[in-house]
Amino acid sequence: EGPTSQDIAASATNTSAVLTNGMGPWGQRYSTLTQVNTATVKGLVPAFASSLGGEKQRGQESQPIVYDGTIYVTGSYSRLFAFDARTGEKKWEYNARLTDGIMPCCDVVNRGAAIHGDKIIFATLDAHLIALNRNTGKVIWNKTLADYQAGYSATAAPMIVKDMVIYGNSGGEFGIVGSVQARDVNTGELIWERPTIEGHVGTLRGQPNGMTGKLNASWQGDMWKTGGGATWLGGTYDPDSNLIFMGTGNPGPWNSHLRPGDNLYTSSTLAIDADTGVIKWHFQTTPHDGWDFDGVNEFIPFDATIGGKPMKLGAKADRNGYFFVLDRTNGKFVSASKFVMQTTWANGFNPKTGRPNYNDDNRPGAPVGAEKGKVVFSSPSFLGGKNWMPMAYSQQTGLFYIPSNDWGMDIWNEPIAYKKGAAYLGAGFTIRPIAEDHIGALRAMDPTAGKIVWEYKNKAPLWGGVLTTAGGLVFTGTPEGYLKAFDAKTGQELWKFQTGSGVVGSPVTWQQDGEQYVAVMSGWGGAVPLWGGEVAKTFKDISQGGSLWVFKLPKG
Ligand SMILES: O=C(O)c1cc(C(=O)O)c2c(n1)C(=O)C(=O)c1cc(C(=O)O)[nH]c1-2
Ligand SMILES: [Ca+2]
Repeated sequence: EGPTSQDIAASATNTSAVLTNGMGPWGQRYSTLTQVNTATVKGLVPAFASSLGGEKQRGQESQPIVYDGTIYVTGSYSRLFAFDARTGEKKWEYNARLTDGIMPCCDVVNRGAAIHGDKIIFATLDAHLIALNRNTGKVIWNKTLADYQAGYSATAAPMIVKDMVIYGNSGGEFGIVGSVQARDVNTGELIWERPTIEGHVGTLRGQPNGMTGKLNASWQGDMWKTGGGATWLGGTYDPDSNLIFMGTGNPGPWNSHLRPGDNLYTSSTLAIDADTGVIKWHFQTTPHDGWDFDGVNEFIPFDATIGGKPMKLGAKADRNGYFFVLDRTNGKFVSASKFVMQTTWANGFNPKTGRPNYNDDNRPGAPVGAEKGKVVFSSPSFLGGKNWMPMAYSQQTGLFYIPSNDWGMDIWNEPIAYKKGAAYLGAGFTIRPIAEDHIGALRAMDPTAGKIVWEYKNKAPLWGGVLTTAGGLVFTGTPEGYLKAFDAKTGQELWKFQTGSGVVGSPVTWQQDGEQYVAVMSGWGGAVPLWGGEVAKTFKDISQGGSLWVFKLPKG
């Protein structure tokens, strides 16, 4: 009983449910529903709001899952809630009751759950993966993903592929080793594990380790042993090619002078065979990352014609400020287009090699003895041209809608040595604005031309996901508390609603009893208030919160 792996693989066109993070395995966040459209959206009103309650109100980055009359959302501090999708009444709540020792880098967030059969599955900040009965909230299985005392944690939504739960890890700021695990959805037992740092072998299914050549050729000495590359955002999946696309995070430590080389496979996109865990191709967006450009960002498959040729493509708006288009069948570079005001660290990408044209002066300098190295001003800031918040792709307009930010940072390097469970940066930073009127900018990107078609500027940094619909709309939230709707073609703001706290969740839409619903989590938090420096000071008055808001058009 409940959705099967086949239902989930086909869920992008299922308008009566939201079965995956990203609204379909490709993660396009596109709905074919049209009842709420450019003409009717001004009438959108709340159907209900449901509170997550308690004192644990921090960043609410969850994307709702909707199935058979129930909305499932995760909350800050590793909680999961089931609400009635018609009334908003709480059906049950699960609280993972974390120990004090957890070490998330960037607020106590969670980005959502995965549904399969009778189960609803989510990961916790102490690096556990837990399957609950979706009707009762009772634990079916509970597995340890990794050792939280070594700095591992978990914030991403799991993904279901062929009766497996695919899950990454968090902890790139603590010298952990990134990896992707595939577990049996019914038992939680490990099927394969693919580490993301060259030199680590993992547990692949019926295969040698999948590495070629010298195991850790892109690292020197023992640095690969604590190399980072966390897969902290989870992935997308292409059922046709059976490839899982995973972004990998920053290398450890941030101080790049301690780890000469490209540091594979950090700050990359990996295509992993879902049956075996073998890496089929990789594309590194920031080789030898020295700015925490942490290229974990989602890779979204789409099909388009380029130069007269129909192509199977994928796109990624990277924290480093470039929007990448790759051939998703083989990882070949197609284009990289700047989507932010400034990229001081590189002047574009070489079309032949797909490597950045580095501006060497913009790499923070090596420490001299115990002294910090040369301070540089780099843009984007380490929080990125775009951070974790997912973009959306409209099959109607052919545009990607990118929640981006324009900001820079002073950054410098310091000496550092690895110590289990301690921050492993060897860098310091202060984030600064670079524009008078905005930090956030929702940008519509034409992926074939590499051009921005429209932009909407927002005073505070944008930190929530995007939804687009065949009603010609784009939805996203703001830290100022609004859920907003824009015309997908022009960027004109058509509707907004104040939710009472900052919106850093990802909106979804579905149809129920003949009516189109839109839902989003409200609750300010995430990395910006913690690490935003000067920028965060200007938004210190935003109230905390923890509510699910659900909207529809009035009846009749
Ligand atoms: O390297 C990592 O393992 C890792 C994990 C996470 C996370 O799990 O949330 C973030 C980051 N890095 C990070 O660099 C970052 O800017 C960030 C922002 C957020 C957030 O939820 O607002 N998480 C994370
Ligand atoms: Ca990171």
